[in-house]
Amino acid sequence: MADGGAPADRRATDLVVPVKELVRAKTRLAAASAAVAVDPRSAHADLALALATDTLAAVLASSVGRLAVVTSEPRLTTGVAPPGVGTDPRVELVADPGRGLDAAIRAGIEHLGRFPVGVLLADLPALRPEELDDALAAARVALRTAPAAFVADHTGEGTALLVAGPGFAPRFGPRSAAAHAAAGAVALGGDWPGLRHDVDVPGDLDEVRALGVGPATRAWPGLGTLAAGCR
Ligand SMILES: Nc1nc2c(ncn2[C@@H]2O[C@H](COP(=O)(O)OP(=O)(O)OP(=O)(O)O)[C@@H](O)[C@H]2O)c(=O)[nH]1
Ligand SMILES: C=C(OP(=O)(O)O)C(=O)O
Repeated sequence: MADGGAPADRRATDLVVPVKELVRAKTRLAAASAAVAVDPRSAHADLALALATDTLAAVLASSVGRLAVVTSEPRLTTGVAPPGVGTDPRVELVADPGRGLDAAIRAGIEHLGRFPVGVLLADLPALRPEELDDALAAARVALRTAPAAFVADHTGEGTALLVAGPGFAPRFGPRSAAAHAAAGAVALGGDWPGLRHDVDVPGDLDEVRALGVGPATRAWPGLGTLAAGCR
């Protein structure tokens, strides 16, 4: 049963996933990368890629419709990684306009050109496909009476998933959960720990490790060794 007890709507929802250029992404995780690697810059890019890889793998294992990956990251656009992104027919790469997160998201939404559309951030390595399916179904129910629905992150401040109807402008960034709620989006209350646990600071690595991360993040050398203590 979807959130709120309403019957589940399992029609495929299209999704936008923005992925920032890896060397510039996830700067708040720099302490975790610096602590574990001979080459911290490369370790940092590997961590950002691992988080995105596991997020995208979970998305591709869900019943999502089309998937617009908005990025200018060469390790994604040249098809080197992650597995599936270069070959899955649902994936469409969209060039990042280079004007920040909301501009990247708008480019993805315009590219897909139909509503409702979901936006999922690419730092959810403990995401489970069934959580995403449940949340998307709950959002479809919520959109019968609201312009958008969202899943707040584990801190309550950010937004892990937004599902928007036509005309609803995404407002990602600091305190985006409150911004989305103030614009009329409904907060979904489902029990989706993997969906809600984004990785922003080193301590988040410990928390997602406890939940169970995907294989790319599990293979990252720093996980479980030096993540603790570098908050
Ligand atoms: N395509 C694209 N994705 C972005 C951009 N900014 C953030 N993202 C993605 O949005 C998600 C959440 O990013 P944040 O953690 O808020 O931002 P960040 O800049 O990567 O991290 P910090 O430097 O630690 O703030 C990640 O999956 C990023 O890859 C952007 O300008 N373009
Ligand atoms: C940009 C956001 O993510 P984060 O919490 O990763 O900064 C957001 O939640 O709007």
